[in-house]
Amino acid sequence: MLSIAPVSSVADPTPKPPTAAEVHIVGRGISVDFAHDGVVQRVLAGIDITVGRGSFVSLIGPSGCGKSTLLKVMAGLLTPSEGTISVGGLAPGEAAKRHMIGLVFQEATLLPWKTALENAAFLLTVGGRATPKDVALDKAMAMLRLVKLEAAANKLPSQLSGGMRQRVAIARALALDPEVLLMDEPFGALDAITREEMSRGLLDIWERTGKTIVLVTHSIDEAVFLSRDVHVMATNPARIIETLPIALPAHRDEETFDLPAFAQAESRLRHLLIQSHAVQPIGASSVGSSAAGMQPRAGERR
Ligand SMILES: Nc1ncnc2c1ncn2[C@@H]1O[C@H](COP(=O)(O)OP(=O)(O)OP(=O)(O)O)[C@@H](O)[C@H]1O
Repeated sequence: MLSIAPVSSVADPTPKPPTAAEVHIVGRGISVDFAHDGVVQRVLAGIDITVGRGSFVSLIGPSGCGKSTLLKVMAGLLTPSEGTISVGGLAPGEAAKRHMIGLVFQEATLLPWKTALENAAFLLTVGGRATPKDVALDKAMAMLRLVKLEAAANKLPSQLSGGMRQRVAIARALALDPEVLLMDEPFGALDAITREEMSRGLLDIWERTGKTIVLVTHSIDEAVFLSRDVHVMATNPARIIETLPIALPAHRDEETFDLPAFAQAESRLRHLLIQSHAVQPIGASSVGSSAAGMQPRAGERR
């Protein structure tokens, strides 16, 4: 069994690529319906997904197909209408309560009046399991170091670039020392080069900490470079049409982009994506009716 490195060990200079021997996230037959103006729309249909502990997987598919919805199910923010999901053997809501899940979204959503350090410490200082402030700030500083942002610890979000703000958001999620990091297009708003730098930084963090990472991305390059498996989704309703294992060396760096295997994986993924765009909807997406307005039947938590 792969043990999760404690916060104090993140400075280990020898990266150890994690293995995916143990199952960490298991979803079976996950469907999600949303109700809108009396019509029920099935957004996810019977999704089966398995993510190994310490693995790095991506979800990719047409815009609006349901990638974020699946991530919300994994995060415990949304209860599926049908099917089961567990994270580390627990219901995701329970796993989230126990700080086992960290979330990073496309927008960093930092508190503008708090410094980078205070923002990174924020989640540790709220809720039922609040950490004493000095301990929280120490942990947050260690995470800012990990994302190479310690020099900006005392800056306000308005004094940081988009990439730096996103690094604070990653540090904030990591400060909880979650087992699982769920990331929804975290680099979507950044320029290509910053995006590549952030990707390499994320891989470094993954290698050092052994977290299980699930990434939603629209970028073929990013999915191939970062992932061990890429789940390709089709739309209306969303289902996984293929899981593509990425046959690249465990340790990846700039030179990985030049490998023939990289180009092959990229080409295969591009073809799968074209296929996923062409997949016909399963019948009508409306599977019933409801008197409710725009609300998830599945019981969305915010
Ligand atoms: N709370 C909600 N109520 C009703 N419909 C919703 C809700 N959340 C998402 N949807 C619908 O579910 C579908 C999937 O949305 P989702 O955000 O999961 O897609 P996505 O693949 O992440 O999209 P993108 O790639 O554009 O970010 C869309 O049709 C969206 O309109």
